[in-house]
Amino acid sequence: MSNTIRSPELEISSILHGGIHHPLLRSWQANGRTLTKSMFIYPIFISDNPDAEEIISTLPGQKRWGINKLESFLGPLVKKGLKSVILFGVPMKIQKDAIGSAADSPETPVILALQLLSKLFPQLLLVIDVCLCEYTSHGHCGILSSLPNPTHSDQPTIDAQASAERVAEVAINYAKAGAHVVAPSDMMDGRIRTIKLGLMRSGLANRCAIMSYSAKFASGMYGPFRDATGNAPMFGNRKCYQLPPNGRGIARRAIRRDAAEGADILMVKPALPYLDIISDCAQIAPEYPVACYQVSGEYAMVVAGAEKGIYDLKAMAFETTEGMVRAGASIILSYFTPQFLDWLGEER
Ligand SMILES: NCc1[nH]cc(CCC(=O)O)c1CC(=O)O
Ligand SMILES: [Zn+2]
Ligand SMILES: [Zn+2]
Repeated sequence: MSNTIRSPELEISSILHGGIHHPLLRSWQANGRTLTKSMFIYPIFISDNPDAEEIISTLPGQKRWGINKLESFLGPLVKKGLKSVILFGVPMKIQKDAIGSAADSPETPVILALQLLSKLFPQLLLVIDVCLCEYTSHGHCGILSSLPNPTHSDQPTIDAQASAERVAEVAINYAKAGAHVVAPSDMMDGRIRTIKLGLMRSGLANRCAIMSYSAKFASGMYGPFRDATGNAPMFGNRKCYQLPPNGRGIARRAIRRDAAEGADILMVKPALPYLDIISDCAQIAPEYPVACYQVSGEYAMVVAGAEKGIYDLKAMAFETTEGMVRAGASIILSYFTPQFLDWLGEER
């Protein structure tokens, strides 16, 4: 018996180890779908207390920032390669009302932040979340109809047209204040088209993109965000306008619809439990950049497990995020962005 052929029973196609024995060989297995700093958008909470730097207990490591703190907070991150932020308003002092008037009042913190950040960091891509829930007295993402909900008396009925029009008005005011990208998370029917037409009529369509939260599910993973922003609904829930977690088909319809209505970028949210939807999105709309949002609860879950010693934080942050990229995302909204700016600058 010859020693040169040690495993004649193995087929040539059985051999995988040869392709992964060196770090560079392993990195090539990504087929170019590899994480880079420019994929990340960092979510930032903007307080209406200008000097705020407040810890958010359920969102470890993240804070509510006053606009006076933004330069010293973001400056070092921009130096490390931060390319984009998404802003969320956290109004503590303002008057909330039925239509969320404070969302785009001239002194609302996100408008001040957009104006300031455009001056401080002209290269930074400014994305802004567009929704009413932080500013409405009822805490819902749209405008409510006076009609009772036909199936659940404890649930709201949405006035779809009034909602889309109000959301578009807010989006256009954010674009005027310097947003490069408006990202409607309200999930009202028809809002992408209404926003796009509004941008066109205002002469803003060629300098403001729409990143649609196209497939946003009614998830249990928004809890820390709701603590951070105080946007929990006063009654009922968001199941009449956010997608049901079992709904792969309606998610595909939502993606197609938002593309047809004028979205420039399509988003799936949350990310980790919805990798199939990310993959669907990349296949349904291959002409569009696909974004996904690793939401507050996913982030808190990864951090909590690491704190319990279940796994290594960095390894798990990479593994979860690489899953999203593998599924088809090329843009990641992540609370891990500051760490990735360090990690992706290191030798791995
Ligand atoms: N329109 C509100 C909004 N915009 C972004 C998030 C979630 C982000 C996160 O959990 O990190 C939510 C939560 C919600 O629907 O209550
Ligand atoms: Zn909302
Ligand atoms: Zn309902």
